[in-house]
Order: sequence, then C-alpha cells, then structure tokens
Amino acid sequence: MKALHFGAGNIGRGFVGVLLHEAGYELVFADVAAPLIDALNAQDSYAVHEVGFEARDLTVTGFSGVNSAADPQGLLEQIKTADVITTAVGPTVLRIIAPTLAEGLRARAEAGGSTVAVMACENAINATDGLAESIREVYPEVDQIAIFANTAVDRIVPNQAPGQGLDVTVETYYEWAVESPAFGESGPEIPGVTWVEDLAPYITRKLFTVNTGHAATAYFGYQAGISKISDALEDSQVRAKVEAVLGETKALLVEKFGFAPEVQQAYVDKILTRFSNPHLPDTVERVGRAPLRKISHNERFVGPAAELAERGMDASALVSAVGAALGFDVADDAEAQELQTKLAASRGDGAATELLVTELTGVAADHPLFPKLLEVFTAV
Ligand SMILES: NC(=O)c1ccc[n+]([C@@H]2O[C@H](COP(=O)([O-])OP(=O)(O)OC[C@H]3O[C@@H](n4cnc5c(N)ncnc54)[C@H](O)[C@@H]3O)[C@@H](O)[C@H]2O)c1
Ligand SMILES: O=P(O)(O)OC[C@@H](O)[C@@H](O)[C@H](O)[C@H](O)CO
Repeated sequence: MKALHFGAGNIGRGFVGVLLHEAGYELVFADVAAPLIDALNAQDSYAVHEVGFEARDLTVTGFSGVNSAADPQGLLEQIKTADVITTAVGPTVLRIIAPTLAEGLRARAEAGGSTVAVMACENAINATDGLAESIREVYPEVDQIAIFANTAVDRIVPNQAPGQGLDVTVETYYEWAVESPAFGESGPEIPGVTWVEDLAPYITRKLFTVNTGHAATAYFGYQAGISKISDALEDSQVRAKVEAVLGETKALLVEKFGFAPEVQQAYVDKILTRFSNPHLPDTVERVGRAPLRKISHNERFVGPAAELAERGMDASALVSAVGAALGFDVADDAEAQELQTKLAASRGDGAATELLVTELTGVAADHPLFPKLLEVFTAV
C-alpha cells in the first residue's frame, strides 16, 4: 500500500506521515522544497520526538520524496499509483496543487486505475470539499476515480530547530478525525484515525477552540512582547484575554451544537494545558503566521464572532483578538507585511477603513459585527 502526501513540513512528517507509516503504508512525500526532498531521498529514517506527558520516541521508515515543482512526470506517476492521497500544505496552497491532482487523476482513470481516497489535512472547515471543487474545475468527472473526505487534524507541531534535519519534535496529543460516509464500508485502514459520521461539530469545535485560542495567545503574546507560546500563557493578562476569547467560542459551540458546557470547558482546559507545555518550542510567530487568512471570513476569529453577533451574543473578546492580529508586524511573514501595507494605506481615511474591514473580514457594513470591527481597525 502506498500513500502520497503533499507537504513534507511539520504536520506532514510529524503527524500524518507517522499515522500512515504506522498503518503500514509506504510513504511518498511531494513537496516544492528541494533540500527537503533531497534529504527524504538520502535518508532511510527520521525520528519523531514527543514532548510532554507519556512521551515516546518514534522512528519513521519506508519513505521517499518527489519534487512536485521540478519533477511533474514523477508526481503524475505517484498520483496514478497511490492508494491514499493526503495533503498538509496550507489551505491557500490547495488551489495551487489542484490542477496537478486533476491531471494525475484523469491519467489514473484513463489507465483503468482503482478509486483513491483524497483527504486534505488542513486547518480549515471543509478543506477537502474546497480541494475537490478546484479539481472539478479542471476535471469535472473526477468523482469516478476519487473519493473525497473532509478531515480535522489536531497535533501541535512547532517549527523545527535548524540543524535537526528531518527529525520532528511534537506534542504527545493527537487526533485525526475523518468523515466516513463517502467511503461506505470500504474506507482506507488507518488505525490512528477516528471515523465520524458528521465532521462539522469536530472541525468547528477544533478550529474555534484550539486554533482560536492558539491564535489569540499568539497575537496577545506578540502584543506583550513575548515570543514563546507557553510563556505567553504564563502572563496573567494574556491568559485572561485568551480565556475570555474561549469563553465566547464556548458559548457559541454550546448553543450551536449542543455540547454540554462542562464538556466544552474540559476541552478548553485541556487545550490551555497543551499550549502551556514548556517543552514545546512553539512561537507566537509560527502560531500567528498568515494573519490575513486568520482574520478572514469563516476563520477562527471572525467565523465565531459573526455567528455570536447574529445571535445577539457577546463577541467583544474575539474582536479584541482581531485588533491584536492587526498589530502582528513580523518582517518575514508575507501576509503580515501585506496587512501592514493595507492598514497604512487606509489609516485616517474613514471610508477607506470601512472598505478594508469588509475586504479583509468579509463582514458587510450592515452586519451586526461590523461596528465593533470598525472600531479596532480605526484604532490601529
Ligand atoms: N503544525 C501544526 O501544528 C499543524 C497542526 C494541524 C494542522 N496543521 C495544518 O497543516 C498544514 C501544514 O502546516 P505545517 O505546520 O505542516 O506547515 P509547514 O510550512 O511546516 O509545511 C507545509 C509544507 O508544504 C510545502 N508546500 C508548499 N507549497 C507546496 C506545493 N505547491 N506543493 C507541495 N508542497 C508544498 C512546503 O514546502 C512545506 O514543506 C496547514 O494547513 C496547517 O494549518 C498544522
Ligand atoms: O496552522 P495554522 O497557521 O492554521 O495555525 C497555527 C496553529 O494554531 C496550528 O498549526 C496548531 O498548532 C494546530 O492546528 C494544532 O492542531
């Protein structure tokens, strides 16, 4: 059995690759980073170091790499012959890999190949559906050869220290939930996967708790001049702001999905403990990366805040987190720089600021959340 995984980065090597390896798959990583692909083809194994409670050291073997930028033909062959295709490239990159996947899946169908499972493992609601839509734009008949299933992946994998090679440091906790109905009785056998009938409550709860809380910690921590995530939560003021944000998403999740309040609170408490793991070298810069994506519609702040506002419920802590995100000015983060340029261009111009709120958050001027967002955009 062979798994083709796009994105040999933190979560690719440190989580999805691990579970696929443990399930008995030969792994082929596709990536555009040539040094990474060279290392994957030069080495027989890499280590996954867990840090935290009941940590283990694991070894991943049986892998190779294909350079998806430099070797399109090699990649096509892998798409034709893989038993499972997964991605962890970032939600905005899915559109970029879709045409190649379309071409490979068309070639697979024409060669009489069997259907293949395609699962996007990204931090976004219905990421696989989005990928499938992009593939259908190029190859409308793709559903005859591919089964698409949405997933939610949860494991904190920080950026790795320079000089660590392919080895990855990860937290012990993990969850990979996959929506099962698309597969009927014959889904891929991956023992580490939790199969669920309806992914919506899982991915929404994960994104609006883990990722909302994480991003809030990053932006409030950055604002306080703190660089490590676990240190940010040691700061009582940052912690209070993060807890307020998670109190608001808890209220929404309880209302919308009927989670028991004490169950959601236990989930929140566990997550704050995970963020506070002092052995995890995670930074506000990684967790806050790509702020334009993070303040966009349906994402971890504006998604729950808009729904709360529509229900007449409080979203002021979430809006403050958006305000903190607007101050995220990290020099080597392209989205942070684009955000700063846009803010500078509209500063002092009320009409331009109103347009910018809608452009960046997708919230229209007549939405109940709009006035609060306008306040934080005007204040920067
Ligand atoms: N790191 C985590 O803790 C974590 C946890 C859960 C989910 N995720 C999600 O997983 C995805 C990846 O995150 P990450 O932390 O591993 O990021 P990362 O930057 O470490 O890895 C992404 C990899 O994708 C590669 N890539 C970029 N463009 C590509 C392309 N066109 N074709 C093939 N490969 C390409 C990059 O070279 C990189 O190696 C994101 O959606 C993220 O939200 C991350
Ligand atoms: O990957 P992003 O940029 O969407 O979010 C940054 C972190 O919050 C994220 O990578 C978490 O570590 C992960 O989602 C934990 O499961």
